[in-house]
Amino acid sequence: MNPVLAELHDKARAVLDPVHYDFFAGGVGDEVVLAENEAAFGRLALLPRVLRGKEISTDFPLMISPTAFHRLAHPDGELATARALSGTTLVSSMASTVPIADVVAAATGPVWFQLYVQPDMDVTEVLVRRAERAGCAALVVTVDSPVFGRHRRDIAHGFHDLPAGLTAENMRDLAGEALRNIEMSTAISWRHVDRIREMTALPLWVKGVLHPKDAVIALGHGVAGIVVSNHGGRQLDLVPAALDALPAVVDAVAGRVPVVLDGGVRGGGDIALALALGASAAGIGRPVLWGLAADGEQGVRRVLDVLRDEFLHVLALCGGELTRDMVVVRGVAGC
Ligand SMILES: Cc1cc2nc3c(=O)[nH]c(=O)nc-3n(C[C@H](O)[C@H](O)[C@H](O)COP(=O)(O)O)c2cc1C
Ligand SMILES: O=C(O)C(=O)c1ccccc1
Repeated sequence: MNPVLAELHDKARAVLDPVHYDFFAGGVGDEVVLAENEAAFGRLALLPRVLRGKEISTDFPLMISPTAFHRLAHPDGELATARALSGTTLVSSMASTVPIADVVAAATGPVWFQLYVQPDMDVTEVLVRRAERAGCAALVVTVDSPVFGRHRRDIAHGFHDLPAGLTAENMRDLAGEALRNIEMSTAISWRHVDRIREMTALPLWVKGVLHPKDAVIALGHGVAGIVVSNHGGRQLDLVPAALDALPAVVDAVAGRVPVVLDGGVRGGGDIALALALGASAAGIGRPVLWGLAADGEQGVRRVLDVLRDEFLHVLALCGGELTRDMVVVRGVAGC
């Protein structure tokens, strides 16, 4: 792990209420997948190309994955995150503790809106309109959550509600109710994705695809992109590391839409490995929460700066290109 990220994580752990720290840090079940997401990067190595003699692009292929409840990490919450972007895309969670319009107004980079399809499609439509009106540039429908994950740390602490004074602000005044709970439902299907696509011109991504067949189905429903993700090890504790699921999805998609990878990205080298395996960009969840808890807007900015700097350095060392033939399994001779 990048040492600055490790330092910010340590500081976050020290300053956060242990209940809130565990909400952010924890995974589902035995937390096998939580650990695997990070470990998967350590099993791979890169074979750099040499003497390529070209300018290195300065594009930074990183986005901030949606995470709930930033005001549990810092009083400024999502406003601090949004102010720190300086060009990086923020996928703002439907479960933000600041209304999406205020997130976009504070943002120094593009903001996309993540949502869980609500079984009452009138509620879903109001959320889509809020995202449009706020100025979000895309919608990201999270598809890996037909039910809530069972997070043992939260259960042990009895943590299931936001403390007094904090609210999932986007859930206010929806279809006749002052405040709604976010619902998850096993009844959600591709038909709901179609409905959303019909109701808005915003590009529609799906997040939480692991099976290559689902990636192909998603293409048939007109998605603009796919996030390969296991929700940071917070949904099904039987799935592979997100990185290990990436190549098959990339092959199935065959360049038709961008594929983003999140889960376990903890350094610039991890971003490089994801790109070499065919991702267009990587996403980070927890590192942003650690930066936010440790030092608010400044902490998030440090996370983004250190990852940008490290990624561009790795890219230069690799000759400015990252392709799958450059990835080998560590500890195995290629013969
Ligand atoms: C505390 C926490 C809250 C999250 N909330 C959401 C959410 O509201 N919507 C969503 O699609 N994913 C959510 N995720 C999953 C992240 O978008 C992302 O997939 C994951 O954090 C990536 O793994 P990483 O934390 O190892 O970088 C959450 C993750 C965490 C850790
Ligand atoms: O904790 C999560 O992973 C998550 O996705 C979520 C969703 C809704 C409310 C709070 C958290």
